[in-house]
Amino acid sequence: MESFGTRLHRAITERGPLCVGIDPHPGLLAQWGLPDDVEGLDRFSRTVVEALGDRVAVVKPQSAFFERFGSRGVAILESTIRQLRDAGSLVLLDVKRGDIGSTVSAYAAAYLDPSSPVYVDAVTASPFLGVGSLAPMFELAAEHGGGVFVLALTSNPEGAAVQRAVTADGRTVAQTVIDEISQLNRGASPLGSFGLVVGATIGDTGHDLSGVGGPLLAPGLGAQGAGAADLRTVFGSSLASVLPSYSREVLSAGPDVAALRAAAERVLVDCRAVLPAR
Ligand SMILES: O=c1ccn([C@@H]2O[C@H](COP(=O)(O)O)[C@@H](O)[C@H]2O)c(=O)[nH]1
Repeated sequence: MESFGTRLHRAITERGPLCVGIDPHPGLLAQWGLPDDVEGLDRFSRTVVEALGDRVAVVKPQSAFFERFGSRGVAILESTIRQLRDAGSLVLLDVKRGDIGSTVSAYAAAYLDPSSPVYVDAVTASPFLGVGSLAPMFELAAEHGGGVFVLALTSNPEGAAVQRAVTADGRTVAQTVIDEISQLNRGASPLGSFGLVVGATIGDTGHDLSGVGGPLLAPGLGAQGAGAADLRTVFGSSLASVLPSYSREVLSAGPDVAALRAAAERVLVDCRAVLPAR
């Protein structure tokens, strides 16, 4: 079975280095002329799939916006995941899970076991209970060709106080996460299956990302204020591993399908101008 890293590398080569989020904010639903209910959620998600599912490398549904409608919202998330898979994009579910290991096993079964209704290509995970507590996710991902993106240096200003705190051995908390994920990717080629989330908003923090060997998901572009040029400052010599991620910047061009495609194309051109050719 092909690893997630191999599949992601191919998707980026064929479609370009871009992840677009499906974040149906109430304000976006209103802007698109849709009701703030499950019907609006369904129409919003179907439109994004129609516009981008056959051309963007990775689509990242934000689970929170589906969960807020309860079981009917989760049913739409399931259907959106199926539609994205049929359209050919990789699905990264932004769900930021983390817990003690025995519970992480259940999260792993939910998202990374192909028999689950919410099975996806990759998930985001929180290392606050220790990177080691996420081992069941890493194991199931490796078994079934899935991926896990672990939060390291997030795009929000509040993250720094925790993530840049210095541990007993002198490394920051974030650097310990970076180093543990680097170990997991050792020997993987062309790309490891275990990624990190590093916000495009954070500037030059001095963290060493050079040995990660996996994808570096970069949210914070567009609506949160970072631009493609900021990727140079944040990622330096690790730019070749960056997967830029945009949600509102692209979604606010909808509901017109052609306009959504043009917005995705525009941000992809911006990113290609900064990232090395892949
Ligand atoms: O550090 C992080 C981690 C995750 N996110 C998520 O990405 C999108 C960003 O949406 P925009 O509309 O492009 O701002 C959203 O789903 C966040 O939950 C992040 O922003 N920063």
